[in-house]
Amino acid sequence: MAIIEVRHLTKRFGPKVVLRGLDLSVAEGEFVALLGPNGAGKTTLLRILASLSKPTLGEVWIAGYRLSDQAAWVRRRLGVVSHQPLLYGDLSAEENLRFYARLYGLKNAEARVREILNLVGLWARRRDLVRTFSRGMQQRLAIGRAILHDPEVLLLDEPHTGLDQEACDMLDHLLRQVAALGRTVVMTSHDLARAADLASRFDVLSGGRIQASARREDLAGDALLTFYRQALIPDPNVVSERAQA
Ligand SMILES: Nc1ncnc2c1ncn2[C@@H]1O[C@H](COP(=O)(O)OP(=O)(O)OP(=O)(O)O)[C@@H](O)[C@H]1O
Repeated sequence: MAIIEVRHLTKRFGPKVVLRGLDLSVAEGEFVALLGPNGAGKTTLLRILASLSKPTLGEVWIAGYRLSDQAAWVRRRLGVVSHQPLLYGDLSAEENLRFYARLYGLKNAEARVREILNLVGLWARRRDLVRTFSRGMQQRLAIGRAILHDPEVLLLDEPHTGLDQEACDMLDHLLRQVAALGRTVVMTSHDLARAADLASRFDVLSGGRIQASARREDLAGDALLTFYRQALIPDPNVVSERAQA
């Protein structure tokens, strides 16, 4: 079985259907860029995978565990980076990681904290308070926090938002290192150029389903933009709202 398996996932918010019987299968070690227009449901899908939101219908398996009745097992296999970095500004980088290491009950906590600080390029700033960090440094530390317990899957919701060019480049370097460690990554993105540089696979979410999926090797040159545009379908919510008007 794939490391992430999603079958017939539906998510409604009141009358609004955001995900409509979505199927998704991600193999171990893939780096999936989840693309789609604003409001397509990318964050909703990621939140369901992260067990932060419950599906209306459908099932999700992660690393062989079923989310609906084995959520605690699923959480141990996941790292999640959302819009909130989940860091304490009044603690140093090192103290933040130690705190999470205790929360995860890691045995080799000190060695792991050291390893992560080096990986995310913050060893020299380890004793500085997180509130003095730039947004890019905070984002790298947030990723360090998310992978501290060595999860098999890393979920990232628009990790480049609000970062300048240099911070984006440093983030990409870190994400490539994480991927090179064999981790499976699912990242939502609006930035096709960045996604094209990083991901091994591109999935387009539109109309509540994955409309198209392509591997990096199948898209030559600037073919990603054409692939993306062709995969979009009109938002069924907007269509039905117009029909009612
Ligand atoms: N808790 C909620 N209650 C009601 N509606 C919601 C809720 N969460 C999301 N939605 C709606 O679901 C739809 C999908 O939202 P979502 O944030 O998943 O889209 P997205 O693809 O991540 O968009 P963006 O690219 O703008 O971040 C939107 O119309 C949004 O308003």
